[in-house]
Amino acid sequence: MKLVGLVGWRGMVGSVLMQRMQEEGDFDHIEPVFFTTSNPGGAAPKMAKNETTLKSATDIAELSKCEIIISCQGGDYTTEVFPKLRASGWNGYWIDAASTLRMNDDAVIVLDPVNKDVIKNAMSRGVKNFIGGNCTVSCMLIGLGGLFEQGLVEWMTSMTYQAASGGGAQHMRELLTQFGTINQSVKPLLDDPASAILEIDRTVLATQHGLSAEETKQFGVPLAGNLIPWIDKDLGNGQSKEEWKAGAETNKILGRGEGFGKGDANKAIPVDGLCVRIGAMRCHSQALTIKLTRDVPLDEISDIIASHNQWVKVVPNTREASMRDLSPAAVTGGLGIPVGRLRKLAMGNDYLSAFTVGDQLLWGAAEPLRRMLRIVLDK
Ligand SMILES: NC(=O)C1=CN([C@@H]2O[C@H](COP(=O)(O)OP(=O)(O)OC[C@H]3O[C@@H](n4cnc5c(N)ncnc54)[C@H](OP(=O)(O)O)[C@@H]3O)[C@@H](O)[C@H]2O)C=CC1
Ligand SMILES: N[C@@H](CC(=O)OP(=O)(O)O)C(=O)O
Repeated sequence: MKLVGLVGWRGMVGSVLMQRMQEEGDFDHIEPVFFTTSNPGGAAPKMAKNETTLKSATDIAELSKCEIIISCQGGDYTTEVFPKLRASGWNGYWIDAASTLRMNDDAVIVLDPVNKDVIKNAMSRGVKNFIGGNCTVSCMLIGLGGLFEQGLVEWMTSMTYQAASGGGAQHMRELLTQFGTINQSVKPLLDDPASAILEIDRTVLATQHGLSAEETKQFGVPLAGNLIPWIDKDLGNGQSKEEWKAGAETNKILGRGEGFGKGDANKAIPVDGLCVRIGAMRCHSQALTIKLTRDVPLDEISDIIASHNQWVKVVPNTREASMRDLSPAAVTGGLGIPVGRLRKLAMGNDYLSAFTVGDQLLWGAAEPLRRMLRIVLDK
């Protein structure tokens, strides 16, 4: 059995990965070695077989023994350890959730229901670095992969509604703390049916403005009862890094664009929009406007989207179905990616709207890595 190093297994993404690996019986096919940055020598989790103590995640010699390493430890860890590991001559498979290596020429962004051919071609060329994509991009492509596959997307805008979990566990806690503080501030008024709603509203606003530095440490501003129209770094050209990833990563996953293919059929598809943080827990949602390359009837579009993979589900464009099936609360914890609000827009029959929701810790982070492990094991 192949020795597989697991780094970052107890973090938020790593825990979801461990859960999925257990559900799918992946541990039956590997000899796991658990690494840690904080507790070398400690007890490995129950999935351990022969190696029952935690190894240091910065011990290049220990890491080098593994044929495959999966890291959910974060970008700083990858930046520090990966170059040293490769410089030591290690030639194993590196599978990583962090964005650090994604756009490198010797790395492939993995999302096998969408780009299995890109992955397989790269493996046959000897590529060994396989990186999970940005959560918003991965969830969007599982939902709309059929339209891209059929060459129906001329360009697309994505307006996102991204959950707190995208920032990490501390961000989720902070959101809930803020909700709690706000609720407490108006509890007596809420308990009194005769209280004035504008008084409640004023108190909520004052509480939001008065949140302590500790209560806004992660987001910098209130998120509860609010939104933040900027995610990730400022690229200095008016675009956030999260927005840049939409175009750059979508095209790299599809194997399109400069450096990835030649000729018109492979030219990059413009994908751009605004990324917004909202007070959801762990599902990213996005409203999409798609300029189709041709006018295709809506029923055909639904069929193309629905038949692309087993996880996408087209939600009828009705009020009832949209409210029931097309929300973070409906989707959290599952691998299903609903796509709804499909309709032709007033701009013309080649303009399509869509709304999709995905669990950003499953398809957005852990699942593509887990599936990549199986692809390597099955090769
Ligand atoms: N959050 C997200 O939505 C996404 C994250 N990613 C990437 O995944 C990587 C990891 O993200 P995420 O899982 O959110 O990070 P976490 O902060 O949850 O975990 C990272 C590491 O922190 C250490 N740690 C310290 N204290 C604790 C604690 N109390 N509980 C658990 N772990 C703790 C662990 O390392 P140790 O055991 O060595 O101490 C753990 O592996 C990042 O690179 C991120 O870019 C990718 C896609 C989405
Ligand atoms: N930036 C994403 C989460 C994330 O980790 O993205 P990436 O893997 O591209 O750094 C968010 O905040 O929602």
